[in-house]
Amino acid sequence: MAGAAAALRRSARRVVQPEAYTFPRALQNPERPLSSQASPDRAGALGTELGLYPPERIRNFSIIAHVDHGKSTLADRLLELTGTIKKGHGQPQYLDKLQVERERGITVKAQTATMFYRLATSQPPAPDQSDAPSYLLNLIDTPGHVDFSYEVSRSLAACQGALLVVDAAQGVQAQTIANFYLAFESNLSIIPVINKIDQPTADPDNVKAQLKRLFDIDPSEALLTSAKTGQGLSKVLPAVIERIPSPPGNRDSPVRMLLLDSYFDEYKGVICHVAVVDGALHKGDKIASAATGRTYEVLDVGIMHPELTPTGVLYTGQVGYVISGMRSTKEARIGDTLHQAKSTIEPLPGFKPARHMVFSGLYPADGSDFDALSHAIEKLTCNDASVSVTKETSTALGMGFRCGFLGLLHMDVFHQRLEQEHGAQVISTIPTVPYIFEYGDGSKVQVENPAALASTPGKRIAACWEPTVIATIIIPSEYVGPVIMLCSERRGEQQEYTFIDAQRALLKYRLPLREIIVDFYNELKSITSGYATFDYEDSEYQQSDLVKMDILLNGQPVDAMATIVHNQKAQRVGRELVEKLKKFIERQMFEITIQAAVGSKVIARETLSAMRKNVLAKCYGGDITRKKKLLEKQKEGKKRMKRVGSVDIPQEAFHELLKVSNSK
Ligand SMILES: Nc1nc2c(ncn2[C@@H]2O[C@H](COP(=O)(O)OP(=O)(O)OP(=O)(O)O)[C@@H](O)[C@H]2O)c(=O)[nH]1
Repeated sequence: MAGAAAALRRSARRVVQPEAYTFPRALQNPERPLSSQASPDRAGALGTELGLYPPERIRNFSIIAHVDHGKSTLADRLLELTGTIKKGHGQPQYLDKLQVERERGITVKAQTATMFYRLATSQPPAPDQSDAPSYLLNLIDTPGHVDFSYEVSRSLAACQGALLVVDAAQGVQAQTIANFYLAFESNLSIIPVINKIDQPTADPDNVKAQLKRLFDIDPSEALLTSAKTGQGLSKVLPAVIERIPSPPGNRDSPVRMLLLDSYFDEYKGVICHVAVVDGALHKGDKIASAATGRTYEVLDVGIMHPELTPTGVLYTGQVGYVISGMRSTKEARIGDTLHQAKSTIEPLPGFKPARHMVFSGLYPADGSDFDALSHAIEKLTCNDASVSVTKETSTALGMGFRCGFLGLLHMDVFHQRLEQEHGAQVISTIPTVPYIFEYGDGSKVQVENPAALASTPGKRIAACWEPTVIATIIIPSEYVGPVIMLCSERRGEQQEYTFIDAQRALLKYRLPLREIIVDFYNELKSITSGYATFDYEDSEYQQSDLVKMDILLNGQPVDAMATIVHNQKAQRVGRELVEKLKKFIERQMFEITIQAAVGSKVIARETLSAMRKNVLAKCYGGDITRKKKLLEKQKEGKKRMKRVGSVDIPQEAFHELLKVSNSK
C-alpha cells in the first residue's frame, strides 16, 4: 500500500471525519492477487470484510472521454495506486483484455474493477493510516468510440458519478460532448479531469474555458493530471469520495440487482456482472429473473479485483459478478432485474435495447465451413450480446447469416474477432442500414437485406424512409469549407455552426445514416489532415428517393451484391461498382459482362474479355513436384472463389465492394 499511502500523504485535503474503521485484513496484501488466494475460507473472510462497507463507504464511478484521451491509462494508474494491480504489471491498459483492444488500442468492452482505498484522515496525514476510513470503489472503464456508446450508457446506469477526461492539448472533442450529455442526462456527478498535462502543447486554461463555455463547468472543479507521469493523480480518488454520492439502496430489503453485462466462460459458464441495488446476495441463494421468471441458484458470487475474486456475498451498492447456472447469455438479458426468488419486487428501469444500425451478410469463405462459422458466431455472440443474428441463404454465397451491428467499427471488430479468436474465414456483403419501404397496397416492411426487397410488378414500391443521425463534428476553423462540402455531398442538412474557441468550430448536421456508415469518417479525417473529430446520435427516419441496385454477371443478378442507393447517386455508384469488379474478377475462358441495373434499366456496364489462365505457363521442363505445387496452389485459390453461375468471384471482390458502396 506504499504507493497509496504516499499518495495520501501528498493529499492536502481532509475530506471525511476520522472514524474507527478497519481496513479489510483479507485485502491488506495487494502484492498477492486475491484470485490466486481464493479458497472457501478466504472467500468467507472476504465476504465478512465486504459486509463492513455500507453504501456510505462505496462509490461507483465511470471514466468517460473522447477516444485516446487517456481513460484506460488513467484506470491503470488508479488500479496501481490502490494496490489492485502491481505497478508495472507489464501489460498496459489492464482493463483492455481483448486481443482487438490491444491491437487497435481501443476499448471495446466496458470492464469493472473493485478497488479498496484508504482516505487520509488527519492533516497532515499521519504515517500510520490504520485508523483511516477505507472505501470500496468500483471503477468502470468504458469504450470511447461512437459505436460503443451503448456500452457507455449501460455502464453509467451502475454509477453515481463519472470522471470526464479531456486531453489538455486536444481539448473538448466530439465524443467528449456526447459522453458528457450521456452522463448529465443520467444525473451523474461529473468530475472534469484535464489529462496529459505533461505534453508540451498542453493548454489546461483553454480546456477549462471550453468546459465552462460548453457545459457550464466551474473551472475550479477541474483536476489536472498526467496519467503518464503520475502528476496530480493523488487528487483523483479523494475527489471521487468527496464529490460523488454513495449508491442508494436498502440493505434490509430482499435482494434486487441490475444485470449490467454477461459473458460466457468455457469453464465457469455464464458470468453476469451485477450492481446490487437492495439487500444482500449470498452463495446458495435462489434468485429469479424479472424478464423471464426463471429461477437459479447462486453458485458463486464475488467481486472483480480486478480478476474474479469469490467473496460468497455482495451487499447493497456493491458491483460484482454472479454465476448461477445459466446455460446461455441469452438467458442473461442485459438490463434485466435479478431478485430474490418468490419475492415481489419492482423491476429496475433497465436500458433501452441496443439498436442495430448496420446490417451485413456473413458467409463462410468456403461453403463447406458453414457449421464452423455457425459455431464461431454462436460463441462470439455469447460475449457480445449486442449483435443480432438470423440465418439467411444467398444463391451466390450459399448459407450464411444476416447480422445487425451497432455501427461499422462494431462490425469490423466482430469480423476481426471471428478470424482471430475462432479462425473463421468470412465473406461479408455490402453493409446496409434498416430502410422502411411501403408497397402500393399500403403494407410496410423493414428491409435489412437489399436482396430481399421485392421488385416484382405486383409489389410496386410507393414510398421509402431511411434512418438519419445528428452528427457533431469539431474541426480547426480552416477546414470548415471542405467539411461543409463533404456533408452536402452526403445529403447532409446543417443544424448548427458555432465556434468553441478562437480556433475551432463545431458543426452539427442531420445526415442519412447510409451516407456515413462506409468511409465518411476516413474521408473526413483525410480532408482535415486528421484533425476532425466526429460523433453521432440516432435521429428519426426521413422519406427518401431510394432504389435497389442489382449487379449482374453475364445477365444473372448476384443477390449478395445488391444494394440500396439514393436515386441521384445510382449512376455514380453503379459505375464505380462495375469498374471495381472488373479489376478483381480474373479473366476466365469466356467473356464476362458486368452490369449494374436499377429495375430493368442497365446503368453501367463493363466487359471482361476471355482468357485462359495457365498456371504452368512459366514452368519449363519437367519438374513434376513443382508442377504439383502450382496446381495445389491453384486449387487452394479456387477455394477462395465463389462460383456465381459460371463466373468465379474472388473473396477480395466482395471486400472491395464495401469500399465503394457508399461513394460520394
Ligand atoms: N503524454 C501523455 N500520454 C498519455 C497520458 N495518458 C495516456 N497517454 C497516452 O495516450 C494514448 C491513449 O491512451 P488510452 O489510455 O489508451 O486512451 P483511451 O481514452 O482509453 O482510449 P480508448 O480506450 O480507445 O477509448 C496512449 O498512447 C497513452 O500512453 C498522459 O497523461 N500523458
